[in-house]
Amino acid sequence: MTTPSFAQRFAKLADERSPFCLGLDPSRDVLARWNLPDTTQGLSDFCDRLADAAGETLAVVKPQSAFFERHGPEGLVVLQRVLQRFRAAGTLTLLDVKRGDIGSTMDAYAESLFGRGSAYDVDAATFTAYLGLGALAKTVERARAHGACAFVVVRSSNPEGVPVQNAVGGDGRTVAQAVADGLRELNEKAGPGVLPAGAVMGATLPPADRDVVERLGNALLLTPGIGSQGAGFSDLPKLFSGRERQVLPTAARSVLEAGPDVAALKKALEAHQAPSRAFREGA
Ligand SMILES: O=c1ccn([C@@H]2O[C@H](COP(=O)(O)O)[C@@H](O)[C@H]2O)c(=O)[nH]1
Repeated sequence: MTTPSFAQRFAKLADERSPFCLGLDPSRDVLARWNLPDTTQGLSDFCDRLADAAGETLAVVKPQSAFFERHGPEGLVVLQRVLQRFRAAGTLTLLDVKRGDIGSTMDAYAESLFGRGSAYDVDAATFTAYLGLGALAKTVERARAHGACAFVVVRSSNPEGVPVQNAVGGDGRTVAQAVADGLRELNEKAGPGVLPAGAVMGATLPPADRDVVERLGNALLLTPGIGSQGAGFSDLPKLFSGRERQVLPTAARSVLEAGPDVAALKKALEAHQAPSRAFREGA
């Protein structure tokens, strides 16, 4: 039996639950606001409260690795346990870790992320292509082999990304356009519907970036920037109309600010899941 792809598993969960992807960002600030210590115990309690609030309603969880790495190896042990807890609730795990290096090193990173018995065994992770999309080709292939997805930053949600991502190369394409074309080709190579190469496309981006969205073809689109970075769910159609079923709307702080009360977190989560569902359904 072939392993179902991340895209297939996401489609099912997004229809049954909602396409919303919850960012798990236990920063020093948010731990303090939740009256939790800035320790691995605080980290662990923070994640458990969110897992309690999410129950079996969440399609995708996206821990930001930096906030776990900050606590050293013990923080990564918490991360592994938390990934396992969300997995047990049927939630897909997407590690926001933005790996990017030469091909041989990427192979080692991919080995740590994807596949049974790997250190993290996540369903998806984020990557950057500054060392060339070619250096990520085997990572995408490993993701495909394990029914996972490699989300590569194409246009980030922060304004500082513009000079790099919109720089024009010798062939007249911007860096973002070239990365988008490359991701589409990797997905075409993987066969119809498999889609192991996803794209990070900020929800904060201007309508001019629609061209980049179109170049990505059927790739899944992870869209940070909703909530604390200023974009709203009502901004999604400007960039992504016609591509609704490909979008994973994602936010962290705008949900986390409702904590630490689990009932309040549940409410905040639903306040993000409902418009995500409506967008997916084209409502
Ligand atoms: O372009 C990007 C890529 C990744 N991120 C990450 O997403 C979350 C956003 O958190 P909010 O609290 O919803 O702003 C964070 O972990 C970023 O590192 C991004 O914001 N933009």
